[in-house]
Amino acid sequence: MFILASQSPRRQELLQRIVPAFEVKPAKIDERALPVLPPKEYVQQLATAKGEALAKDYPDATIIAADTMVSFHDELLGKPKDEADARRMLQELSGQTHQVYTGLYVHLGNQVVKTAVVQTDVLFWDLDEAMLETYLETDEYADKAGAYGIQGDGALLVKEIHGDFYNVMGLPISTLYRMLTNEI
Ligand SMILES: Cc1cn([C@H]2C[C@H](O)[C@@H](COP(=O)(O)OP(=O)(O)OP(=O)(O)O)O2)c(=O)[nH]c1=O
Repeated sequence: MFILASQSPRRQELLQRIVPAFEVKPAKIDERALPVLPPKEYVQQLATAKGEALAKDYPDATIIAADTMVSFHDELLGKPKDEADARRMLQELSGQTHQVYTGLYVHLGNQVVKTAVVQTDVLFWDLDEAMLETYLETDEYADKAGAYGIQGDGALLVKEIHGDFYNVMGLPISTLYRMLTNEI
């Protein structure tokens, strides 16, 4: 049995491209209970916490968990608290390159676990006030790390990326595929 330990509709959409059938069981963890670490370690810690929360109850299942964070000058940008927080984040990211990290945790059953962190560098256009306000009106920012969704209207903010596009969406499926087929 495959389990996706995520409530993210984007992760469900992306996983369907490589795993035809799976169950969705969001992991209930208190992210605030975990120490803040440097970005790569932090997303790995969160993905692992989500996956382990499910592995206890489903020891024989293949469990997939992930966590995505935006990092800018080593500041972690998670989901914005509100519109003002989203505006602050996007103003910070305007005209600059930031990193998007997704931590992966794969429990292959019988305590066999694989982990990985995938990084994508994203360069934003210079965002003028009109562009910012237009984007914020979409409310797309609300459940997205870094207050933007590259797969949606957020595409208009992005000038260049270097790395996996799907990693920015929240599930680097080319890496995950190779973890599941034992290529890595
Ligand atoms: C940067 C970026 C993030 N995101 C999303 C991916 C994740 O769903 C979300 C980061 O929050 P996460 O805490 O990684 O995930 P989640 O809370 O959505 O779901 P779960 O913890 O149950 O797995 O931001 C996009 O959809 N597009 C983007 O461009």
